[in-house]
Formats: sequence, structure tokens, C-alpha cells
Amino acid sequence: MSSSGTGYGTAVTAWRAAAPDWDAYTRHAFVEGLRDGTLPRAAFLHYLAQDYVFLKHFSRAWALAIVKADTLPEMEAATATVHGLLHYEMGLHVKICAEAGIDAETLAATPEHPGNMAYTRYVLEAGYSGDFLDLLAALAPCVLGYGEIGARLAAEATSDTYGDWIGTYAGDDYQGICRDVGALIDGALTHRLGPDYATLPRFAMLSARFAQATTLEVGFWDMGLSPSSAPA
Ligand SMILES: Cc1ncc(CN)c(N)n1
Repeated sequence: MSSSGTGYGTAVTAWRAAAPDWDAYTRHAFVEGLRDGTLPRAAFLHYLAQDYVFLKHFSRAWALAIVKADTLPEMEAATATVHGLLHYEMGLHVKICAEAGIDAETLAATPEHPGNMAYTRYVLEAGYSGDFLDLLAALAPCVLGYGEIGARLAAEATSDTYGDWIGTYAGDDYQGICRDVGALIDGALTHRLGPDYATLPRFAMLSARFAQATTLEVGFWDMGLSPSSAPA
């Protein structure tokens, strides 16, 4: 996806444009600190530990998408995302933390920050009480926002300090997941609501879910900038 926000599908492009906090999320001070290398290491490691916990719950939410899916291709797409989260993205966290002397056991024992809990439980609740579309709308800002951030920072970074992190989200594997998730969302909408889905009130409700999850992403970066707010 280009930094102008096109390339991950029709629905996401519309939801992204309607989300008031999209720029606050994708151009947050935390993100800009990754770009120019000024983000304090303590904030980065604090964020990574919380994000490890986040990704465990987020993987569960994608596993719930397998349960809520209708067609075999939908189930396969959700399965591929669970696999990518558990075997690819979380591996980055384990590797960087290990280099900083934080072992996998310590990482797994990270006490969950309330802002972290609020976000993942919001997404899981969208899946428990809603359908496949509700769940996808709540999951989308996480996947695609980091794809957009990674692609932009790969082009605009002025420091190598956080090159591993940027390379993960800018890389072909992650960008491929973003394109697949965008196609999954467009296909799921068409399958359930028909080709004119974007004109329906349901689409606006899904857009509101996407916007809420986007706002919770802003809170996650805010939390990352305050290591002192970590629960004991
Ligand atoms: C909070 C958050 N949002 C999104 C991503 C990218 N999957 C992440 N790792 N963490």
C-alpha cells in the first residue's frame, strides 16, 4: 500500500478515509520516532512486550474469524493470517527482546496494560456478538495500518535504528498479508451484502467499527510512549 492509502482494497480505502483518527494512528509521535530513530529504546521495548501480549489475543480473534467464516476460501485466508501472526510477526518481538536480554518466558509473563486489554477485548467482542463482517472491520486497522506505516517508513526513514521493525512491516510477507486481508474483506462484503455494499447502512456501521478500532490504535501508541504506565 502506498502512503496515500490505496492498494489494500475498496472497502478499506473507504473506511480509512472516513476514520477521523487514521492520521493520528499512522503518523503518531511513536511512529515518527521509529522513522527518525529518536524513539527511546525503553519505550520501544515496553511497546514490544505489550504488543506480544496484544498479538496473542489478536491471533485468537483471527482464529474466531475461522469460526465465523462462511466459505472455505474465507477460512483459508483467516488461517493464513493466524499463521503469519504466530510464526512471523511474534517472532520479530521474540528476536528483538532476546537481543535486549529479555527472554521468551519474561515476555510471555508481561502484565497486560489496560489500554492493551481495552483494544483486544473490543475486537474479540465484535466477533463474539457480531458476525464475520463486524469482526473483520474491527481487525482491519491493525493489519492494514501497520502495512501502511511500514511501507511509508521504508521510504522515509532517516535512521536504521528501528530498521528490523520497519523491514518486517514493509516486507513482502507482511505486505502480502495486507493485500490478502483487503481482498478477503471486499469478497466477504460482496458475498453477504451484494456488489453495492458500499451504499448500505450496514457498510456505515462497519465503517464506525473500523474507526473505533483505529482510535484504540492511537491509545496503544500513547501507551507505548509511557513505559512508566506499565502495570507491575
Ligand atoms: C497494536 C498493534 N496494532 C497492529 C499491529 C500489526 N499487526 C500490531 N502488531 N500491534
